[in-house]
Amino acid sequence: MGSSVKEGTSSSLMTEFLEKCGGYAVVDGGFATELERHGADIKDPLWSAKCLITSPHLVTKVHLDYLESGANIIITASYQATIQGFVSKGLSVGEAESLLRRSVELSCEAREIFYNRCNKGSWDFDHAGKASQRPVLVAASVGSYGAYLADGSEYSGVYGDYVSKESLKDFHRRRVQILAKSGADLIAFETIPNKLEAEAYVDLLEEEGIDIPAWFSFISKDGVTVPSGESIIECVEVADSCKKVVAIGINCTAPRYIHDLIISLCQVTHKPIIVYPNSGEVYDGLNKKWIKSEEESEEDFVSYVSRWREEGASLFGGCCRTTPNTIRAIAKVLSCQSPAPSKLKFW
Ligand SMILES: C[S+](C)CC[C@H](N)C(=O)O
Ligand SMILES: N[C@@H](CCS)C(=O)O
Ligand SMILES: [Zn+2]
Repeated sequence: MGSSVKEGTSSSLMTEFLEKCGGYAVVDGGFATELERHGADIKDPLWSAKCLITSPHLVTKVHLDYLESGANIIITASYQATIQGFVSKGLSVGEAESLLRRSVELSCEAREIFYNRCNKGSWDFDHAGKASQRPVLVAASVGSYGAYLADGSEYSGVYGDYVSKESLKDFHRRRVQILAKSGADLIAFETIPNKLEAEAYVDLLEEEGIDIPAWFSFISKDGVTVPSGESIIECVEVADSCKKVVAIGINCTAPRYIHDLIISLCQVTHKPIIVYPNSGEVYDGLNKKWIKSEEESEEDFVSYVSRWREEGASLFGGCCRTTPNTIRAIAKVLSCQSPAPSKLKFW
């Protein structure tokens, strides 16, 4: 897609993209945990962003694996890549900014490699059976301030009284400016754990004149609220108020909560809904370990996908501990479901 997508307005980017994809799109899966599955040691304050320094080839490989599995959107390795985090590792501000740009370049290069492979024979087929190049967007990840804290604060959403909307804006400003000019198609504000951070992102998009669109994706531990305890509905209202936001959704949340969350989201937004849950395992932020869930398996996750689509979601992927196999299975379930169910909306 690349530059052709950017010619439209923010709101048409997602509409046109979903139309080209056949009404729904497949997002990639867990990125950091996939790097880890391939042997990367990310038990570090930079988490997955450490690989931008130590193993960029692995970053490209994971992007390619997801593209080969059917992804229409790949999310960059910048989730925990912050200027503040790189500087505390001894890098200069200039080096930190280059690494942010590099995260987007690596995704764009993977897309290029994938397209070249497609041109050598492996074409996708659209719903009319016509050979076509699969639309692929690069989404520049922005993890929350809680991600930078590197202790699993995404799952508490509590930053303390000393963190204000203005300090959050100051924390994120330069990274958002850089990612917006990096060649990414859109910005993915991911794993948002409270309303204040959503408000800070909306202000930044407006005040900084960010000229690529964004999605806002919240986290929930109970299907009703974000980790701070605020209702998901209040948070989605904040995202919905911003014209630059072209999709709203939920990520890094147990699959069993997604159905009810989609119903809540539909009450407050007509924007496309994106869901990319985690495997249902629980994160131990202090030891940076995942604790197995008795309650959910990969089969359960994939069996939910049709219901999520019927309820009105139109972008589907996975977050932590999901793999290319999960994404391949999601793509397969969705491709068996055409045409789109009547509840699916285009905006
Ligand atoms: C969504 S959590 C699994 C991300 C990792 C966390 N910020 C950490 O550094 O431990
Ligand atoms: N895009 C990030 C989200 C972490 S919650 C990743 O998959 O690593
Ligand atoms: Zn996650």
